[in-house]
Amino acid sequence: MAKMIDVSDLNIYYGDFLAVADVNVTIEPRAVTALIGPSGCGKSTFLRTLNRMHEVIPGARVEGKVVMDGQDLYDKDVDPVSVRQHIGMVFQRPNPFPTMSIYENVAAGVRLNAKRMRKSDLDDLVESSLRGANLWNEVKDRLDKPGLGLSGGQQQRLCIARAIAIRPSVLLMDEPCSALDPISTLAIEDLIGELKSDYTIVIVTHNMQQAARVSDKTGFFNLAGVGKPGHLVEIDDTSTIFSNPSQKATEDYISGRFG
Ligand SMILES: Nc1ncnc2c1ncn2[C@@H]1O[C@H](COP(=O)(O)OP(=O)(O)OP(=O)(O)O)[C@@H](O)[C@H]1O
Repeated sequence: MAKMIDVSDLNIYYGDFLAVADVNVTIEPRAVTALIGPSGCGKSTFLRTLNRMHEVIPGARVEGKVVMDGQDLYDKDVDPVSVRQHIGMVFQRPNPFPTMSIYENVAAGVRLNAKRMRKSDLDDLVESSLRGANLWNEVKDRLDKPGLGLSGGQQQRLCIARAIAIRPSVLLMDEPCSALDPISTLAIEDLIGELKSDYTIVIVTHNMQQAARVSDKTGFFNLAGVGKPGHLVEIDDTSTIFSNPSQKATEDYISGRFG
């Protein structure tokens, strides 16, 4: 299920503005890759190029390749909607569909993809997705209640359940804990640790302790100056990045000397 992603010579633009330049990286399957770096260096922008969410912004475009399973996701005959089915995303703020019940939130992705399913199969899928997101026990008696009635941490796990219900290969997470309290953050971090046996996970985080706790690989993005494009300085095993990075800029950042 989990897939490797190969990015080569990727330049990412907003109109004429080159926001991120020349990214070359291989994202390993069944592992958590954390992206860290100072504000504005393009972590979120890069993340959104991996499932073609970047181009929903008018004028936004990329040059280069993002290859999964031998297929360049930017080939002209590739449908971006199907890319997003294979590469799911969880955002900074939990965003359950406001008018839907807990059950309907999890089922929504399958319904949007117009897959017809027997009710009993859908029930099983909702249950397994909620179990996968470590939320089942907390919500199994109130599946018909609004998703918005859950706590922030539960809502974020509901969004993870919604994302995994469509059986993606890759999960992208853009600061998934930044709106959560420490207990909910720990719950999500534990969940990330469990999910990585089935998924390729890429997480943007501002929290370096979190990157150190949850990830196998860490990539450091930086910015040469205001108005300059962000770039990937280095990516390596998380333990190496935090103990013995090869670039001085990385060492300065992780030791808090800037950023
Ligand atoms: N919708 C947009 N239109 C134009 N420029 C944008 C847009 N979104 C981001 N940018 C620019 O792209 C660059 C990278 O921004 P991005 O949000 O990806 O950085 P980041 O590293 O994720 O920052 P942060 O850690 O603060 O979230 C910045 O210069 C930002 O101003």
